[in-house]
Amino acid sequence: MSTAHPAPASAQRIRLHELSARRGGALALDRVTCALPAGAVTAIVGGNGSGKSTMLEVLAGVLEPSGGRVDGLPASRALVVQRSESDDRLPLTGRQAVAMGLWRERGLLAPLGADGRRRIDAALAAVGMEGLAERQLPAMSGGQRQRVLVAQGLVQRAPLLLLDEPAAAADAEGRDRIDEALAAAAAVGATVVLATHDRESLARADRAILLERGRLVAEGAPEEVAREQAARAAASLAPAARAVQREAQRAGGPVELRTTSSGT
Ligand SMILES: Nc1ncnc2c1ncn2[C@@H]1O[C@H](COP(=O)(O)OP(=O)(O)OP(=O)(O)O)[C@@H](O)[C@H]1O
Repeated sequence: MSTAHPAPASAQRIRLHELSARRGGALALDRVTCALPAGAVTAIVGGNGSGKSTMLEVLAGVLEPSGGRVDGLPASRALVVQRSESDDRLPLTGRQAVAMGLWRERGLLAPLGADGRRRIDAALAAVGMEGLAERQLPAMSGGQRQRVLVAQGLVQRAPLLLLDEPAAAADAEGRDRIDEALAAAAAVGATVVLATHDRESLARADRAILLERGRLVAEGAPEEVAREQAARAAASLAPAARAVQREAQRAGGPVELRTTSSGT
């Protein structure tokens, strides 16, 4: 995107300074400091309960931070929640669900107009759901509903797009479509931040941050962050592996770990 007076790079970053947040009385995000560049996809990775959703919710403004601050947050932000957090039984078509993404911008009762319809069509097509636009959500598979949720986020064209495990229920093709759509949103200037457990999605991101028990423990290129995550996982498993080994020695022989197949 070219402008006559491009903003300095520093102004195009959202910056978190010592950001903390509590959940159920406990610290779920612990003094996180990092930058989220515009025009890029940033992946947040980390184990279950490491604080990924908490960070997204603070950035979306649905959870109050308990400390620190965020600079450069745009007023308009789109949050795509985990599918488990959304109501799958709503009697809405895919198109109607995506149209809900325009409510905040246009109001509940305003007619969509040709531009609104074009945006909805484009968002549905971006996630490969144009063929199921008129199907009701309860009649869709989990992965299809997931894609509709992502389309609802995309249609908003918000400068900050936050997604919580957007490909969790999607098949490989769905995940690829979602990743491509997120890259396209970043290519036109959005700051895209997604929490993910998916290694492919991590590899395709422009950069990544790794959370552990609410703290930022690595930040950088996706492959570096993936290596750090693997190293930390191996280190945390090592004591358990040594305990198994010790147990085997006490029992007087090697322990053979077997996997069982169904029906045997
Ligand atoms: N509603 C809640 N009430 C109390 N504690 C919560 C609540 N939601 C999350 N937590 C706790 O906050 C911490 C961070 O949770 P969060 O959902 O941010 O993790 P996450 O990294 O997104 O995990 P996952 O990969 O499982 O989605 C965890 O210790 C979790 O148990």
